[in-house]
Amino acid sequence: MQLLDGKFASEKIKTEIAEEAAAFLAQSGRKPHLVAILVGNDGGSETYVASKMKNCEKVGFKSSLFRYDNSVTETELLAKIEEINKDADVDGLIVQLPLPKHIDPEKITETIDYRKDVDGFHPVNLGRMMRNLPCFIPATPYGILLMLQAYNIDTTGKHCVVVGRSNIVGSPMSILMARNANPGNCTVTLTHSKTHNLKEMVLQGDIVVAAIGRKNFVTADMVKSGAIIIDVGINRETSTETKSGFKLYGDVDFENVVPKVSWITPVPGGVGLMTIVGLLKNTLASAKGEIYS
Ligand SMILES: NC(=O)C1=CN([C@@H]2O[C@H](COP(=O)(O)OP(=O)(O)OC[C@H]3O[C@@H](n4cnc5c(N)ncnc54)[C@H](OP(=O)(O)O)[C@@H]3O)[C@@H](O)[C@H]2O)C=CC1
Ligand SMILES: Nc1nc(=O)c2c([nH]1)NC[C@@H]1CN(c3ccc(C(=O)N[C@@H](CCC(=O)O)C(=O)O)cc3)C=[N+]21
Repeated sequence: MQLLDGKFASEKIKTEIAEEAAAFLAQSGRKPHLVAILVGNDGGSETYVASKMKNCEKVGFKSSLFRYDNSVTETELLAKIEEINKDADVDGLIVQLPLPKHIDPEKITETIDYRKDVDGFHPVNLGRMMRNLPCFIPATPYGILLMLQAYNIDTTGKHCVVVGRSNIVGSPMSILMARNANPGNCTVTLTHSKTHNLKEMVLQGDIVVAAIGRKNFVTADMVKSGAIIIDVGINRETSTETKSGFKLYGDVDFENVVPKVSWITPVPGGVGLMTIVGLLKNTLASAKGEIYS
């Protein structure tokens, strides 16, 4: 078994991003600028947004955070998005999910200018991705592709089984792995909670992407010998063992799956770190006008 180490891969790519950001600053007199909107005080969301902001500073980007409490109205949020859309100093805008129930995530997503949608959730970006056109690729699937690339893993011709069909992870991942590109060129099976014989499906995967949101969901008896395992899950449990008071678990029963597989991403230290790199890459590409000029 070999580890797909998110720390190693992300640090290497961040060094490249920092160099490009410095060149962009020298040439344009400004830094790539990412804006995040955070509603409420969910512990996980706080951590991820803080990490996104910290990583922006690390690679020489400007970052701004707008915080609202749970009582914010949809109208207020939409007005803020419109304001940021118009701000020529902003290259990327993300609204951290999940949002409180009284706010429609579809409306939020569609109001973000697709040219600043570095999360890649806007229908224009998803549609362009389907057609293999330049677009912002959703950060987590993008991060997974970057991870496979960093380890020179050839995915061509392999059977990729994705578990979970969310808009932000499973669905875009299935499209990307089926595209005529490398990483890509896979035969893809997309599975979800209504799938019959899930175990038999997952057993066929040369590559398994687990994005369910349940600790230890993918067990050793479900994976083919020598498979490549991408564990997207982040399941937080309170713990007395750690300083932070909680512990993270993936969707894969890591300990028991490890002996059977060729490559596997750990949690923490895997896909999560690559997601941030995906977001930084999209923000830089936006600043440079590489996707939409
Ligand atoms: N590392 C990272 O950067 C990121 C990690 N995550 C983590 O990844 C996990 C998944 O996130 P996300 O995609 O947003 O989750 P969602 O809750 O949106 O989607 C979960 C998917 O899993 C499917 N599912 C649930 N139960 C089963 C089951 N018993 N059998 C088969 N499929 C099932 C659901 O099926 P159905 O559609 O039928 O309901 C759904 O498609 C979470 O732990 C999340 O925290 C998410 C984003 C980024
Ligand atoms: N608009 C939007 N865009 C997102 O990209 C988005 C979102 N909403 N909502 C929630 C999910 C989740 N997500 C993660 C990002 C980083 C880590 C990450 O850095 N994880 C570290 C550890 C973090 C920790 O210690 O808690 C790791 O896995 O090693 C995890 C998860 C982005 N998401």
